[in-house]
Amino acid sequence: MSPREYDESDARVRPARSTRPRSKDRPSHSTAISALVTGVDRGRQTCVTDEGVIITAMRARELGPKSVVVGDRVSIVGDVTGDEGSLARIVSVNERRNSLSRTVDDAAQVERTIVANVDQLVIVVAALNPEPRRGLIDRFLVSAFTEGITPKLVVTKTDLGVVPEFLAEYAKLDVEILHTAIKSDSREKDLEALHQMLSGKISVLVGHSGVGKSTLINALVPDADRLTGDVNEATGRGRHTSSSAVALALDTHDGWIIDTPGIRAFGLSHIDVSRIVDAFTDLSLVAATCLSNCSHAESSCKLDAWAAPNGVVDPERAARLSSLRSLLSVKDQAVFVPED
Ligand SMILES: Nc1nc2c(ncn2[C@@H]2O[C@H](COP(=O)(O)OP(=O)(O)OP(=O)(O)O)[C@@H](O)[C@H]2O)c(=O)[nH]1
Ligand SMILES: [Zn+2]
Repeated sequence: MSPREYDESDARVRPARSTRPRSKDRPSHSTAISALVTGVDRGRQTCVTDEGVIITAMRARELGPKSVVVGDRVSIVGDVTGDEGSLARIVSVNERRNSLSRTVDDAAQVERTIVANVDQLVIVVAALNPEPRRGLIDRFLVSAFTEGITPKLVVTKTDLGVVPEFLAEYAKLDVEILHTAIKSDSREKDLEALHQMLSGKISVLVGHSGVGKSTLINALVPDADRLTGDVNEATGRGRHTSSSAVALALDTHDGWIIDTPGIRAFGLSHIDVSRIVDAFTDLSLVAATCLSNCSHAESSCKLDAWAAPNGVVDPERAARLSSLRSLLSVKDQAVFVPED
């Protein structure tokens, strides 16, 4: 294309109504610094540089309608001192390697991205009170596998009762499962195991209200001060009313946990079966030999032959396949239930 040819950037230049410089004449921001967005609240982004400087920034006009969410890597210019009252500008947002969204309306037509660039989706369920539900876990797993995010399962309150057997089946999908009882003698040991799971990673924690997510976060990030059911009863203070995500640095400074209050499931505008199968090398190799439109639930599916080589059922493979099919049968459209 010749440089004189009309292109999209010409189309974006506004009519010359003011003396504002045209977008292509703006400085190139060669002095911009890179930072991680850790919080978004009423038009202000909290950003942390690689050196640990905390900067409050607003979106620069040139970003246009592009959203900025927790987990985004951004370039910022202006007052980047991080001094009290200072305000910098976000001039660009790096391409996201993955993202999680929530549905905005009941018809689940509109999705809003709430977090980006995460390594792990940590699904928190309680052994008891509230009882874990397969449907919710499956939905979270589908979100994770679809986005190429590694899912993990943390079972809390194991001091209260026996862990339901079905949870162990998720190991068949290579999901690491950790049992914890932070309110018991095993606290120290459990926290160490959690640290190991979270170290060096950006992890999003999700779970139904009351599973003990805030208790976990407060134990991992001592100054996090997340409201727990305990505090609530003691002080009469309300629960979190905000549903915006926030990233908290682990006390060991080698990872981030992102709390997503008010989010019980992520949006799935549609379930991409192939992306889920692709998360498992062995299964995707077999699935590649299926008919091109195979839903992997039909009788001609090659995965059945794989699970029963020469007609003899391989219990390990059969269990893995059945777990996979359970995910593939999760209905399109996620539920988003705001917490009260
Ligand atoms: N016995 C026992 N109780 C726990 C454990 N972890 C958390 N709890 C209790 O469970 C209740 C709920 O814990 P929270 O941390 O507030 O739960 P949450 O998931 O953050 O709930 P929301 O704030 O509603 O999202 C509190 O009374 C905690 O003390 C545990 O390992 N064992
Ligand atoms: Zn198939």
